[in-house]
Amino acid sequence: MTRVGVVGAGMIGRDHVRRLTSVISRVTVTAVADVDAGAAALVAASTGAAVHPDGLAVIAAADVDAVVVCSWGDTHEEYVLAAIAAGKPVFCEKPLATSPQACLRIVEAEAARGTRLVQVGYMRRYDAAYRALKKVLDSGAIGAPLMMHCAHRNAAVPDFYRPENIITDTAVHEIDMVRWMFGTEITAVRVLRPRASRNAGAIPDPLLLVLELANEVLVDVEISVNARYGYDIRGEILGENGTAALGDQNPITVRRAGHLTSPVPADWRERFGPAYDVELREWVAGHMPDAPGAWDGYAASVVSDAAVQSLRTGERVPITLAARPKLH
Ligand SMILES: NC(=O)c1ccc[n+]([C@@H]2O[C@H](COP(=O)([O-])OP(=O)(O)OC[C@H]3O[C@@H](n4cnc5c(N)ncnc54)[C@H](O)[C@@H]3O)[C@@H](O)[C@H]2O)c1
Ligand SMILES: O[C@H]1[C@H](O)[C@@H](O)[C@H](O)[C@@H](O)[C@H]1O
Repeated sequence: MTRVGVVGAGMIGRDHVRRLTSVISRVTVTAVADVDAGAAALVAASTGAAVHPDGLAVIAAADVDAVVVCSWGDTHEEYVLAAIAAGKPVFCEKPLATSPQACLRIVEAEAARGTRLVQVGYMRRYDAAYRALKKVLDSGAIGAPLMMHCAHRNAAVPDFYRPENIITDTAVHEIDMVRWMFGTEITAVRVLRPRASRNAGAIPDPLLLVLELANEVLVDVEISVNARYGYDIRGEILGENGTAALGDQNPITVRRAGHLTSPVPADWRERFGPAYDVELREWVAGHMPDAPGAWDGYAASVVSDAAVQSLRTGERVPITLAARPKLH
């Protein structure tokens, strides 16, 4: 039985607690902390977990074997470093931390400890459709990849969203996915601004990211965070001999009165629910070879930072990563 402590019991924290306790076997949630006492109390009531005064107390608790961090991004570094210092595996929701420097401190702390302890919540690596796409790509069936076209549309986003959040909270998923899909690093990024949507208020929405990869593949990513009609995730790879695209995720289509209709997911919980299940199941089972680790969290942060810079200047920004420690 793995005894898990949870730091941050908001929307995704509670969703992960539900899957740890009702979807995944041999896990118990024994400790929780949230700066919002009501949120922690909800988890305590549903699991019997002890409420601790803060995240550090959860990590230090004797009945906690592993830690799940789902608090706000700017608190992640402190908790992930504390978990590494305690030698406890830690699953940290994205982003790993809010600056490349902070992510690098985590990479270095883990390397100094000499064991892989960190997994970052980039759940697309666990999604059946993305995994199937990668399998086709790796099989060589469509030939050498040349380009990938992606779209990431949210129906709406929370009020706290500023222009940079479109990159650091939303596009960061494609940034990680692309590194994993092609098994190579992103070497430069440019962010273009099309005509702004009137649904978007003060933020520049949509955006178009152009990612250059070390293998010369080009990836374009449309990010729309006020698409209104639903949550829509797309991806298509153009290879020398064919194309492969994420399939339609719909369980049903209806033909009626001269029309063909199918539902669009409302949000990421509906679209990626099964992927989160696999992600946490594999985390509990032990670190998998291509699980997103601290290095991936760092690399995604460097690319996000460069994209935010490009969003401000309109310039193409080249990307340089630190030396990769042997452990990673
Ligand atoms: N992988 C995904 O698809 C995905 C989806 C949603 C959210 N997230 C990430 O998960 C994290 C949480 O997002 P959310 O949507 O659940 O936000 P949320 O605001 O609903 O929940 C965050 C919770 O953390 C608590 N908190 C903040 N600081 C804390 C601290 N220092 N100690 C303890 N608790 C603290 C807040 O009180 C809140 O209850 C973010 O990093 C977000 O980017 C990832
Ligand atoms: O925090 C959420 C989450 O990461 C979703 O997967 C993403 O689509 C949203 O844009 C973001 O706001």
